[in-house]
Amino acid sequence: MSAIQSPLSALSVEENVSDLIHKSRVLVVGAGGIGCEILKNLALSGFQDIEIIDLDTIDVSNLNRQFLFRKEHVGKPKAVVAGLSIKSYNPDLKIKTYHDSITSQDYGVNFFKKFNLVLNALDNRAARNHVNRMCLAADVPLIESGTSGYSGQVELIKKSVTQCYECQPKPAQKTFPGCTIRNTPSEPVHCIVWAKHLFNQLFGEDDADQDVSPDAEDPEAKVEGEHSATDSGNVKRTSTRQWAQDIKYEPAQLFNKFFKNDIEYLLTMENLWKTRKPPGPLSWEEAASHAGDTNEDSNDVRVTDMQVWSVSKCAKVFSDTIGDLKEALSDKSFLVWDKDDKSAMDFVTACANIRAHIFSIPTKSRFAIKSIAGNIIPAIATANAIIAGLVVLQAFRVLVQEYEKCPSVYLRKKSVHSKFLLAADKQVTKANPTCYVCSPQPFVNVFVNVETMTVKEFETELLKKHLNMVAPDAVLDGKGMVVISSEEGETEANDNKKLKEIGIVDGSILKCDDFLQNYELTVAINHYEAKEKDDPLFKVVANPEDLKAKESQNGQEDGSKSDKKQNAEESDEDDLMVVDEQEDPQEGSSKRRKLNPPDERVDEDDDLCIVEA
Ligand SMILES: Nc1ncnc2c1ncn2[C@@H]1O[C@H](COP(=O)(O)OP(=O)(O)OP(=O)(O)O)[C@@H](O)[C@H]1O
Ligand SMILES: [Zn+2]
Repeated sequence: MSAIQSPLSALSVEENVSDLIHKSRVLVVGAGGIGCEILKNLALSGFQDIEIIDLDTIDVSNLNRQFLFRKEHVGKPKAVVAGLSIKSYNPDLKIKTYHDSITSQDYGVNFFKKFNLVLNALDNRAARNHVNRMCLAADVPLIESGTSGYSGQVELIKKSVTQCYECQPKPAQKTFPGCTIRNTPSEPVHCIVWAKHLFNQLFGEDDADQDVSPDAEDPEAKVEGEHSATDSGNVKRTSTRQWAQDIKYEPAQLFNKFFKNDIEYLLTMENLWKTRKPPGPLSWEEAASHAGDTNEDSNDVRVTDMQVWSVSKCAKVFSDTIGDLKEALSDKSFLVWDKDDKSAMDFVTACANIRAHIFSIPTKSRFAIKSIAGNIIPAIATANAIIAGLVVLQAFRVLVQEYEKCPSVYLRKKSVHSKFLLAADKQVTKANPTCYVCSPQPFVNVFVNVETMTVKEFETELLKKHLNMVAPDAVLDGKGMVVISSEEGETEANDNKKLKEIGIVDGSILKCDDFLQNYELTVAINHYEAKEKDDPLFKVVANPEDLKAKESQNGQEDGSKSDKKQNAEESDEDDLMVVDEQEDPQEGSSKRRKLNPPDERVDEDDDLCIVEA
């Protein structure tokens, strides 16, 4: 077979690669936006043995970009339909599909070992972390990819050659201080977060961190020399749900509590309003007959979605959706908020806008609120296609074990003359020697309050949610005592005990492991007491050097970066180069050059790798 010329001219598929393509078995994890593109590329470039796993079914909103699916497939499993669609390109394709989560215990290390290559096309960190660990354990190369709007990235992960997905800590999701949400919102997003919390208080799973009532503990509200108003404040703090049930979710009463009484209580916290505009309490009667209404009773969802609802429309929607949600709750113990559930989304739109009106914050359309509430960054089909193309080009190199030729590649939005810019690291990034996942002896320092944290919290919040273990076991070093077991019921008696009560104290060492992930981690316990109200429940520090860096950083003036960080940023940029380029239709030439620093890039078109959108 003659060489296949790749879209990016640097790479051509030679005879031996094409042979390997035919023989290799590939696993694609996720059949969404990027997954569909990857699957099409695999099928068309000659791969013959493909397995696909996806836990989801096809939603109508997927059809605009997940082109392996059609209208008649809505509701069917993505993996199955994607498999059937690519088989139509090539009936000789051997396809196996799984409508399941890759984190299920059914897909252990032996499952992963069957593959020559794993390609991730996921949309969440937890699943990515898990596949990362499984591929390290099975020593199978993994190509990780993702897009966010116009940006994207492709990264090879190969044990002992490159860094792993968890080598560098990822930034935490943006959160807002509780006092801002409960007492002093100043932006629409604060009202939207509050409205989602209100949904959960009334209909969702109980979560003490999502209280919506005024927070009398707010340090800003305290008058000097006065003790906190803990008892008198926090109106109906503990039993919002119970109270709502007692009054049979009567809309006017609920409305008056959240939008009138609680706001009146906030006004008594005078310190808060010395430099801010005070909120204006709103009663049910006032809202229902609020002036300034327009004719909004359109049934066309395109109209109601883009309109900014008036106060009286919000009050009506509040009342209607409470009825619907109450009914939905009748045969369940709680509801889960979902942006695509009409009543849940309408409820949040109405409540967020009423609160915004009360605090003189601009109100927003349902469409705008949905994208903020659902953390939606629009998916760009072209970005997915570019990234999926790069994934398969990297796959060719991986098959011939040219790992060193697979540095990470980035897609960025270029604003002036072209839509996209491709750049790559100069070389593959080596593993972080203190990574708590891929280093030879994974180790982590954990800072927890051993007097207040329970064993169950340690297991759920720290080992599972933060350190991403699926079914952890933990043994107290030195004593050999099993404190957490993945065997059901074996250590249940420990669940509600504080760490200290079972001998986990400052200086203790826990040997934790996850059998499924074939992952062992030594955890050093440090006793830590949160000082500020918004301090985290615990801290995890993989590299003891990070602690030193923080200490010296504390000595610096506010806002200054540590030298270490600045150097890192500079050298990051230095490491960037243009991957390759196609002919610019205007320039008609093809060059390969090092990329200039970001600020200089904008006007230098001939330095860019342009991909037509
Ligand atoms: N643990 C998992 N196991 C298997 N598949 C997963 C897992 N987690 C996520 N996925 C799948 O990864 C895919 C990611 O695709 P994508 O980012 O396009 O998301 P989407 O859900 O299709 O679209 P959107 O979120 O924009 O509505 C989804 O199809 C999702 O079902
Ligand atoms: Zn690592």
